[in-house]
Amino acid sequence: MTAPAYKRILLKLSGEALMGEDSYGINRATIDRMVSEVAEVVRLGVQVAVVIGGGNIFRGVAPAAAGMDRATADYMGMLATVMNALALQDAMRRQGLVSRVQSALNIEQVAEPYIRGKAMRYLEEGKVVIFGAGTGNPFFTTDTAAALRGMEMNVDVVLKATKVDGVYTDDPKTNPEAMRYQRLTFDEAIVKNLKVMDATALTLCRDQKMPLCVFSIFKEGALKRVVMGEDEGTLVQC
Ligand SMILES: Nc1ncnc2c1ncn2[C@@H]1O[C@H](COP(=O)(O)OP(=O)(O)O)[C@@H](O)[C@H]1O
Ligand SMILES: O=c1ccn([C@@H]2O[C@H](COP(=O)(O)OP(=O)(O)O)[C@@H](O)[C@H]2O)c(=O)[nH]1
Repeated sequence: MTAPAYKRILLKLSGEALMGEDSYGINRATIDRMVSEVAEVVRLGVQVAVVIGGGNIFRGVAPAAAGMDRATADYMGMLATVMNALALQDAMRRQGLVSRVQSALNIEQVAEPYIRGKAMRYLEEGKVVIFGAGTGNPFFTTDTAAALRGMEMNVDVVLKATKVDGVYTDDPKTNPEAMRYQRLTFDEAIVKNLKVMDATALTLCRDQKMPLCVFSIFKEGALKRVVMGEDEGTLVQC
């Protein structure tokens, strides 16, 4: 059997993807399916860190937050990601995966604080580390948290699991003619404003030469194929 292409990965799971077919919140079947995909790559011996979004519950820039102070709304969004982190940890527990949640905001009764060394240790022990509360700062996104934590954890690649199966020439939801890129450079993604990840996250990955793979969370077995280095999604590199 061939070895995985990556030893340590940072997986960004979109909060919105957790909704599945629902219009809000966490869909049990969807979260269970995502966890079984993660379990598959953990069984391959890959060390997995996860950054989870919060868009299924609250987003600082959503209409529900209209008129609110932006920073306050963003803190609410970060708390939403902590809820998702706990739900994800519980779903992992049900499937026999050992994980730890670390939060960028101090809520010590709920989750341990983010401590880099401890997180690294957990990864070495084969535990999945779930990072909640994004970067801990308003005006950022969980995509940026994924780039940041990915670099701190010295991962081999940041994987963005999202609703589309890669980066397209245009938004595939609104333009049916859009074509998927197999590979792309960060500069192309930024200059062409391809919007699959925010510019802060893309720039951070580019500056630190951290490869990024965008793939669909809804495609069965996609995570494993990405980890095995097969042609899946879009690989963005320098
Ligand atoms: N060039 C593009 N290629 C792929 N997706 C794009 C592009 N431009 C816009 N999108 C949209 O970006 C969305 C994924 O980004 P985002 O909303 O940040 O997802 P997430 O909630 O997973 O963080 C997709 O649903 C897609 O419709
Ligand atoms: O470092 C961060 C990460 C997230 N957020 C807030 O948390 C919300 C949920 O995160 P995100 O939109 O990235 O989740 P996803 O799109 O993955 O569901 C965002 O809208 C922001 O309001 C923030 O303020 N700082």
